[in-house]
Amino acid sequence: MYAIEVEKLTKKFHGFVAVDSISFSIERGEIFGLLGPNGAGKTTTMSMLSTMLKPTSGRASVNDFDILKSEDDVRRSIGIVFQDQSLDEELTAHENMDFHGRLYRVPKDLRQKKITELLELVELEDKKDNLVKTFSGGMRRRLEIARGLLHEPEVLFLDEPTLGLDPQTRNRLWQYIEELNKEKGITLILTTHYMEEADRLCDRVAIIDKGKIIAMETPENLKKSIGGDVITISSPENDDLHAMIRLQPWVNHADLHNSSVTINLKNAEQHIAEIVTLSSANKITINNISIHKPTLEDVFLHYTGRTIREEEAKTKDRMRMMRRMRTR
Ligand SMILES: Nc1ncnc2c1ncn2[C@@H]1O[C@H](COP(=O)(O)OP(=O)(O)OP(=O)(O)O)[C@@H](O)[C@H]1O
Repeated sequence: MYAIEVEKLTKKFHGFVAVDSISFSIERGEIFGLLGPNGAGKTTTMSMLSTMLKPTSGRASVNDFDILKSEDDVRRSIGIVFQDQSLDEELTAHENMDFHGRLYRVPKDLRQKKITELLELVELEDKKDNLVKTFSGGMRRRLEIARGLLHEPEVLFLDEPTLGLDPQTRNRLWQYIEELNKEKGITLILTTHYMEEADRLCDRVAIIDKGKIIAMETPENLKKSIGGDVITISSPENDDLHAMIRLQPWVNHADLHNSSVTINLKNAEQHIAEIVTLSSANKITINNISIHKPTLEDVFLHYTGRTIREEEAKTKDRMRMMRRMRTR
């Protein structure tokens, strides 16, 4: 039985197609990731599935409830942790939890028990009487996740759960997410533009670009699908380098993007010396050269010819952090 079923779901904003006829199903207990660059349509998809936004066309069900016909049932059966935090700054962690529990009519006894259990899970029990405005970004995210679980949802939606967090806090949050999934069997659907996050957490990943799903598989199979090794070279003469490399018979695929050339090939080690010799003979300077096994970034590049714009992501992180600082 599926936790989520989506069929040709589409969202247009004044004629602009933000989500373009996507279809997928998520098994109960699965961690499913929507991976893509900014503006790919991830949040719009999550907003439709959580009934915050009406689709233009297509259909979807969550926990067997139709998102258009049974909005209230869908909402009761899901937890949501979205990008822009919605905690009340002037309340304590406990008060924020309690307020949410009342909203969802969780009976008092159960509510107190669950609040303690969940605050312990996210290691905030000793901070329960502190005002949220004194919390760090990581603490807020953990509290939001605990709050999203208070009414015991079967499916939890996490929109960019670790955006703007430092690597250590991000790692800890990944552990919470994994524990939640294993211990409580909760189905998780998350969006991210962090490759590492999708790779580490997700049972399956849908790579989404310009509103369309361009690949959907386990991270392992996605990486296997492009096969071989990847060599990345940066050079001031990238165009010439790309033109030269792509003609070599041992090259499966070569992409020119931003400041580097990425080559997909078999047995990369055997061709490094040849690349250096060829470059030198053609007066092409090599600033940097590296070999690695394919990552999800390479998968995205393979299917779209572009990288997921990490720089853009970083800019967005900074904007969010600034906004968060302003609202404190
Ligand atoms: N309310 C809206 N009105 C008009 N356009 C919108 C609206 N919401 C989203 N869009 C556009 O739809 C596209 C998809 O946006 P969406 O937020 O779903 O992307 P995303 O993949 O979640 O990226 P991000 O990480 O930046 O949120 C973008 O081009 C965005 O500008």
